[in-house]
Amino acid sequence: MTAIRPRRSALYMPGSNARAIEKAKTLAADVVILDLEDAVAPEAKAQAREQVCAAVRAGGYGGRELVIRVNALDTPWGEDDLAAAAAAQPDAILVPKVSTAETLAAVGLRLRRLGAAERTRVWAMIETPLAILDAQTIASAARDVDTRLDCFVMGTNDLAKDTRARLMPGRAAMLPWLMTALAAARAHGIDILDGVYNSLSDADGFRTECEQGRDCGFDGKTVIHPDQIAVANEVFAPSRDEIERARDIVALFELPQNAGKGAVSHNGRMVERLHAEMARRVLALAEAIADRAA
Ligand SMILES: CC(C)(COP(=O)(O)OP(=O)(O)OC[C@H]1O[C@@H](n2cnc3c(N)ncnc32)[C@H](O)[C@@H]1OP(=O)(O)O)[C@@H](O)C(=O)NCCC(=O)NCCSC(=O)C[C@H](O)C(=O)O
Ligand SMILES: [Mg+2]
Repeated sequence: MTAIRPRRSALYMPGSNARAIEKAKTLAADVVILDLEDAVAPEAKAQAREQVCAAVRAGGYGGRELVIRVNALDTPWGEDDLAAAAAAQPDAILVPKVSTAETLAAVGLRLRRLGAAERTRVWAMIETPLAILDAQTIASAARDVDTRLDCFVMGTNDLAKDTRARLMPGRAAMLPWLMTALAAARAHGIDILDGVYNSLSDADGFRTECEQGRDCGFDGKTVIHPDQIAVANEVFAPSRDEIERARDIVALFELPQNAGKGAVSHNGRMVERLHAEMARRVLALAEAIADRAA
C-alpha cells in the first residue's frame, strides 16, 4: 500500500492576510492552502505572491502540507504566480478552474522548464461545468507523471456560480457532480477533497456536510476558518469503533483456519478479503494520523 498522507482538513487563507499565514503554523489543519486567486483582490496580487512565497520558503509549518493556489495561466497573474510558486517549493501547486487535461499538461511542462522541485505536486480545482463533464479525462492526466497530478479539490462556490445550482442543505443538486469527480479521482488513483462550507456560524450544518462528504468517499474537507478544523479532523478520521473492527477483520483472515477462504462471517455479517484490504487502509490512515499528532 502506498504511504497515506492525512488530508482531513485543508485550510484556505487569503495570501494577502499576513496574520492568517502566521497563525496557520499553530493550527491543526493537515493542509494549508495559501490562496493567490479568488481570496485576493487584483490590486493585492503581487504583494500576496511575494508574501506567500516568502512564507513557504521560510517554513515553520511542521508536518502540514503547504499548497499555493495560483491564478489560472490565462489571467494576468498566472505565469508570474507559477514561476514564483515553483521557486518556493511548496508540497503542491493548486491550479484553479481546470477544465481540460491539456491545462494540466501545460502546467506540468512549465514546471519542468522552471526547474520545479520533483517533490512539488499539482492539485486541480474541479469547479467548472466542463470539468465535471470531462472529469475522467482530467483525472487520467495523473497517469502522465509529467503532470504531477496528485489531488482534486472541489470548488463548489464556482460550480454554484457557473451552473446556477443552489447551495442548500443536503446538496441534492451538487451530489451527482461531487460523485462524478470522486469516481474519476478514484479511477486514476488520486485523492479528492470536498468543497467549502460558507457559513461560519452554523456548526451543525458544517458537521452534517463533513459527514456527508466522508460518506461519499472524500479524503477530507476544504475549510475557510480555524473553527472548522477540529470537526473536519474528527469526521474524516477513522473512529475508535472503526479501528477496532478493522483490526478484527485483518486478524480474522490471518487465522490458519481462514487461510483458504474468500469470505467468512464476523458479528453476523459477511466479510470478504476486499474488506480486509479496506480494513488495512483504515489502520494505515489511523497510524498516519497518530504519527501526525506525535
Ligand atoms: C471568512 C473570513 C474573512 C473571516 O475572517 P475574520 O472575520 O477575521 O474571522 P475571525 O475574526 O473569526 O478570526 C479569528 C482568528 O482566526 C484567524 N483566521 C480567520 N480565518 C483564518 C484562516 N482562513 N486561516 C488562518 N487564520 C484565520 C484570524 O486572523 C483571527 O486570528 P487572531 O487575530 O489570532 O484572533 C476568514 O476566515 C477568511 O478569510 N477565510 C478564508 C477565505 C478564503 O481563503 N477564501 C478562498 C477560498 S474558498 C473558495 O473559493 C473555494 C473554491 O474555489 C470554490 O469555488 O468553492
Ligand atoms: Mg473557486
